Amino acid sequence: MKIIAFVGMPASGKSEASNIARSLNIPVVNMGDVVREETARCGLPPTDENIGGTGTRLRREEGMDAIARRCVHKVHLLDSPVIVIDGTRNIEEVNYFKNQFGDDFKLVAIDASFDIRFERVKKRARSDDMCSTEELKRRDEREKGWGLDKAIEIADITISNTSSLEKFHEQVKKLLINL
Ligand SMILES: Nc1ncnc2c1ncn2[C@@H]1O[C@H](COP(=O)(O)OP(=O)(O)OP(=O)(O)O)[C@@H](O)[C@H]1O
Repeated sequence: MKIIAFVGMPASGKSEASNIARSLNIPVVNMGDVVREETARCGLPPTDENIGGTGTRLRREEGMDAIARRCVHKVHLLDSPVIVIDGTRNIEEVNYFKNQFGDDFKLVAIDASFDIRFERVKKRARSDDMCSTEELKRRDEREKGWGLDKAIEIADITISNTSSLEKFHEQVKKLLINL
């Protein structure tokens, strides 16, 4: 079983990469879903505040790899030669996955410049999206504060997502098929 986790700065293309995996029938374990399920288990409505608060509480009470541990449990329930984990944000999570899966775990960084990411954010217009370069900088800094840049640094493979969406799909498909 091969486990792939995508990491990258905000709007670098991680969700896009996970969707490509889904289109190839590769199961995707979403770390955000794990937090949403935990929020529901505590009987809390799924508001942004409750989901964010649950994630913070889990990491505070159980350690920075709290969500990674729940993901590994889900991975073991799946029967597939390749599984993607979506939403890794810190080095402790990466280290936990490396310990659990050894050489079967591959960390894939998706790289795109600040300006390219900002252009894509403007087009994406998701409800939590940043409207100015200052906001994207703040989001970048917040995620770096969680250790995202250190996780990116130790990736096994880096994919550059700086040209067309078609080219990116091609690169990700090639990587997933080769694994
Ligand atoms: N090569 C590309 N060309 C054009 N648009 C792209 C390309 N790659 C990604 N996009 C678009 O850019 C936006 C950001 O990508 P995506 O949502 O996958 O980023 P993400 O890394 O998951 O972001 P976040 O960390 O903020 O959730 C999306 O609307 C996506 O469709």
